[in-house]
Amino acid sequence: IYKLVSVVTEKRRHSAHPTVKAKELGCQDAAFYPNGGFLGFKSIKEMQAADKAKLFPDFMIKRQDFMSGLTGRVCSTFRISLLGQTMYFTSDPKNIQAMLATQFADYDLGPVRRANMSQTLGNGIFVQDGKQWEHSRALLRPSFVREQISDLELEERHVQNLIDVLKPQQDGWTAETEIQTLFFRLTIDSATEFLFGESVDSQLVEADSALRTPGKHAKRATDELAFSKNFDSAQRHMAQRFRLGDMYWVHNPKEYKENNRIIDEFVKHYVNLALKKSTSEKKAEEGRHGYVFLEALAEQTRDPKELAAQLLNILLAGRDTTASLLSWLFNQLLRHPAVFATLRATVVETFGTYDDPRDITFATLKGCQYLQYCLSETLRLWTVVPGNSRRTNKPTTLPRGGGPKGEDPIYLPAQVEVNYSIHVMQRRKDLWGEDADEFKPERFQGRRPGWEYLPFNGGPRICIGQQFALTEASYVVVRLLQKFDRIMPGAHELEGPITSNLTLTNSPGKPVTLRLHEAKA
Ligand code: HEM
Repeated sequence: IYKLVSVVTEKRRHSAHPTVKAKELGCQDAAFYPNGGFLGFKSIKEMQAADKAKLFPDFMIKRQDFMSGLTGRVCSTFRISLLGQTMYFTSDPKNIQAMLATQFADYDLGPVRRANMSQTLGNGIFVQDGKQWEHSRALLRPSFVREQISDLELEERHVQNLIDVLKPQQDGWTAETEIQTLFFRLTIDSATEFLFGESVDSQLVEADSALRTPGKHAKRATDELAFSKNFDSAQRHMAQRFRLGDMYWVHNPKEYKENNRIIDEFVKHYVNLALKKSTSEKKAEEGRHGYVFLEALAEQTRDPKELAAQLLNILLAGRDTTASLLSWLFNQLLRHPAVFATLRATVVETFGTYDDPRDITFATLKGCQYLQYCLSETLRLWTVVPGNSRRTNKPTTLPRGGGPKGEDPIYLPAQVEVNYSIHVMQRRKDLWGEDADEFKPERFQGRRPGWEYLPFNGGPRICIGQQFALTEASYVVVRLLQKFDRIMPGAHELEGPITSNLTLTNSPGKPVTLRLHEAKA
């Protein structure tokens, strides 16, 4: 009883006298971003302009630089006012660590993110908190143990389909190709096989149409095309809703509703298939393919709504992220020929040639240091999830960023949104050195990054698919670099600044146009 009374009294004191509590804790508020204009409309315009120019990640850096100029120090945590809502921005590793790990219990994804995203994603892991999230995490975890995620035979089939499209001409070079488009097809093909037990085989549509047959892949591929288009569009709308903070609901166009309807139909089809399948059918099919995520999930829950939501959440995580990482890597290799040459030499030395490959396994891919440095450096400079947020679920603190020197803790009441940017943090010169903006894979040699490097998030909600993604990306790079020994940018690839196609995840703004030269056998 004593404990209960003291908790209640403390809670009341806390909410009734935030300034008293803040003083007790030695808190001071963070610097205020002054360019928001009336009710923050100018901020919204700034963000929309940055989105339109495909330079949103750059905009976040410029805004922080502006605050640093204003305060005369690295100002990595500040306050913003948006449509009457006060929110915070941070790129301080200590604050991010607090939200994701040391003060995890005080921060949620929150009701606004949930309401915003669940229209598309249903009640899946990317919108859940508390007990619901614990349930989902436990449900999904068995699918990501090492045996499940290192099915390289599955990956090889889809890489073969990719390489079939990359036909060299007489001079040994492929035609100019948008490799990003191909990477997105590759990852949806492998993800759907892993998830549904049946690939949508989007890479085979061209083969079908070349044969002028009513291709057996045509129906599935048309469905996939519609799904992909609508899924991309829905993510763009969700990102636009995020920019409006708590007023996200103002943006709800017809197109977004239609996107959600089509996505829903696509996923429902696979859920119904999995639910219909009897155990005996599944047994008979064993051997046709290996582990199937959806079937394993259907053993645990028969609720079609839950299955659809979990599936869609994993599809979002599995398709766009790995394809974006591969696209950014090739975007950088085109701009750094010396890195390409070292990476190719390393690949051939470690794993042999394309026709005579040796010992490509989960462990050897992970142990290939230069390859891992290249992926790590890509995820540092062009991280796939550049911006994210958390929301306080009770009065709490951020450990740093308050007061004139930015060294005091900041007091936050319940239901305050804190945006954080890994993109900004991973390019900070005070954390990464003066060459922070340069692509230098060797910087990871002997470096054990801490909270200043967080492409996969940290703490209890660390990315569940990290090893899956890195294995898949590593395998694709190895096979491609065994096959091709030179790389050349497309005619307009290097023009202008590098832009970002940022929705929930971030891929290059231009589709990475290149030509590849086939290695002699
Ligand atoms: C380069 C590839 C990837 C990157 C950079 C990445 C990054 C991230 C990040 C930053 C989060 C935290 C999101 C948040 O808390 O708001 C996350 C969560 C998650 N990721 Fe990944 N991811 C990648 C690939 C994958 C793949 C391939 C899968 C599964 C097939 C996956 C499954 C998940 C899941 C289920 C969560 C939610 C974890 C939770 O909330 O407990 N990810 N990922």
